[in-house]
Amino acid sequence: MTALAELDAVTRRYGNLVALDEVSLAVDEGRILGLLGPNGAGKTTLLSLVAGLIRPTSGTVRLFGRDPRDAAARVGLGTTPQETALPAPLKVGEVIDFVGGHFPDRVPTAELAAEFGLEELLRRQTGSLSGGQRRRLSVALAFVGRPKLVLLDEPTTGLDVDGRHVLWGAIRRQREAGAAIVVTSHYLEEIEALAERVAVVTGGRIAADGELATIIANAGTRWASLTSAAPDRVAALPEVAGSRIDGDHVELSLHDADAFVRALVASALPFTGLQLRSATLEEAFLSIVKESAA
Ligand SMILES: Nc1ncnc2c1ncn2[C@@H]1O[C@H](COP(=O)(O)OP(=O)(O)OP(=O)(O)O)[C@@H](O)[C@H]1O
Repeated sequence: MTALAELDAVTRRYGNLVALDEVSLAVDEGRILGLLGPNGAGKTTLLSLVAGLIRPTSGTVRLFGRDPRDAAARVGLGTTPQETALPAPLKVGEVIDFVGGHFPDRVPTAELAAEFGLEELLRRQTGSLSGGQRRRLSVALAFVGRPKLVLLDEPTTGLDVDGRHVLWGAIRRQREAGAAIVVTSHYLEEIEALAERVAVVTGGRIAADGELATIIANAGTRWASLTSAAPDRVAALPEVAGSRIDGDHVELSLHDADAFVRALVASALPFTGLQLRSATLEEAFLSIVKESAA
């Protein structure tokens, strides 16, 4: 697979502060990469390097095989403008036309507006838009030039549930049309819904990088809940890592779910309503962050 963007041993300092520390990462064609990390982990710094807004202190950044500070390299790149940079007196349709005018092959305004639920707003001045509407316009603008790679930094922060789902639908369709997307979000369910690959950044380093399913599976923990007349004895079975007992209801975290089920059946303890579930991305994320801090 060809890497659209590549960081090789990239360090970025702000004065004495090391925001990124020897980070290597490749962004592949036509996929959605979710970039996760606690506040201040270095996600925006990483995206700014790929977008050519800042230079690495050391290491190399490549965008479509070139230096991202070279304007020609950025033709195939879509980014969301800072919302404060939207010119307030211009109408939504005019802003889309203005930004689209910078690209050789652009999505027609009406088509882009329909895709991002902006049809009713085309004649409104951007200064009069609500925060959520402004956010939708910003994300739409990232796609106006039919980019091969799009960087979305917290695209749905502040959006209501409906607005979030409109954007998720649009982002997925853009990916199906061939765009690769890097998205950061503090909404773990957003990354779980959109991303195929996940990279976790903590303290300026990549703490985990892999397929979404693998990242979750590697978190290891699985969960069981059941009802039993002998809750304490169930909680003392092998493979139980932790338990919460409420009357006859038992919630368990497990090392090995299959071995636990075998032990439960072999124990002949009474139980009903056994349910097993995997870790969520949120649980996997918290355990990766905790481990990397340790
Ligand atoms: N222009 C700057 N000058 C000085 N320090 C900066 C600058 N930009 C970022 N930093 C610092 O670099 C570190 C990484 O910041 P960055 O914005 O990349 O993190 P982030 O993962 O995007 O965080 P968040 O989730 O809070 O948006 C932080 O400690 C931040 O304070």
